[in-house]
Amino acid sequence: MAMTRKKITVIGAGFTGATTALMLGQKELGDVVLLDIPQLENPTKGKALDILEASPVQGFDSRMTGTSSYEDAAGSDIVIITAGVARKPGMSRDDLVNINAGIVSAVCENVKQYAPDSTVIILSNPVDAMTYVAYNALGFPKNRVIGQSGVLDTARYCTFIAQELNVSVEDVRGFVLGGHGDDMVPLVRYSSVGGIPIDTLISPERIEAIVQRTRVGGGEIVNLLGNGSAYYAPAASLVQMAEAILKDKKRILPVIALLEGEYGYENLFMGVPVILGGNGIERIFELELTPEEKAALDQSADSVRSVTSILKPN
Ligand SMILES: NC(=O)c1ccc[n+]([C@@H]2O[C@H](COP(=O)([O-])OP(=O)(O)OC[C@H]3O[C@@H](n4cnc5c(N)ncnc54)[C@H](O)[C@@H]3O)[C@@H](O)[C@H]2O)c1
Ligand SMILES: O=C(O)C[C@H](O)C(=O)O
Repeated sequence: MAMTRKKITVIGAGFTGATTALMLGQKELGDVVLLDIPQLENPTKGKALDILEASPVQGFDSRMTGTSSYEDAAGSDIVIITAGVARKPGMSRDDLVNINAGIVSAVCENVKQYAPDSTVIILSNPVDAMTYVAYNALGFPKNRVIGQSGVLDTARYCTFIAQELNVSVEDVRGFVLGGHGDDMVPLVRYSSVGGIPIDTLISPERIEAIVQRTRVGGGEIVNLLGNGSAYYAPAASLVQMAEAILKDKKRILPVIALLEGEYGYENLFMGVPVILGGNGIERIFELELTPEEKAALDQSADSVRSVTSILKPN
């Protein structure tokens, strides 16, 4: 029986978009359409062709198309939105809210028209608010509109834990909940290495330092790069989410989901652990939180609400 080839469109062919296209190809998750604005059509075609020409060397058979035409996105199984402006040193992600809201809603009008059955993953910042913008513009069911933050934030957290204990990153488990801002909530109580809770291995002071470094992990990279933000780990995070959906893996990952009562929040897009599979967000897990953890999550939710409220009609 012939297998149907999967199709993934990546909108925004900048640092994160192009890196995501390469990684999607390397994992042979499907054929990739890389799309940017008409003024950048040639560079976008050039990036796609360059990635395609890596495929004989690395031995992957994904097709790569560079374009500025949404017709090429027709029939996509997954659409990944990286279109927008990245912050520079001295800026917060929230400073991008107005400019990126316009870009994300315009992009989503096209996605709605050309890829109405797709599952959409949003990366553009401030990503909790941009997922809300996308949900409104797309009109898709909530299980098919998913924001990326928690996979990346958790990856940073797990990196720092592995470095602290000098153990394999493969044995570290953790969770970061909440908004993708400096008050995100790494859940120490749910973090372990090889099944051993980290608070039995690392001092409270060192744990606090790891938590704090995680919270400002995006800013650490922005300051080092000087002119843009992280893209390797963000791209890897997008690819893990796309793989979970395309292969119906039912991974348990923290992603930005629409909360309708979960954790006591109504009508709020924010990072929570979910089952990610063929139907997108298949279930939201409500973890039991201590009063301190819930207070920290409330503070993060307040930050998300305040940036999102800038966008809400009065
Ligand atoms: N959620 C996260 O964890 C996370 C991680 C990394 C980056 N980001 C965000 O992702 C976004 C992209 O980051 P980047 O480093 O790739 O930036 P970049 O500047 O390298 O690329 C952005 C691309 O979007 C394109 N674009 C702009 N408007 C468009 C439109 N209307 N249609 C199609 N394409 C359009 C630009 O031409 C550019 O090529 C930023 O907002 C950044 O803050 C979020
Ligand atoms: O920090 C940024 O502006 C980009 C991204 O959200 C990140 O966390 O790396």
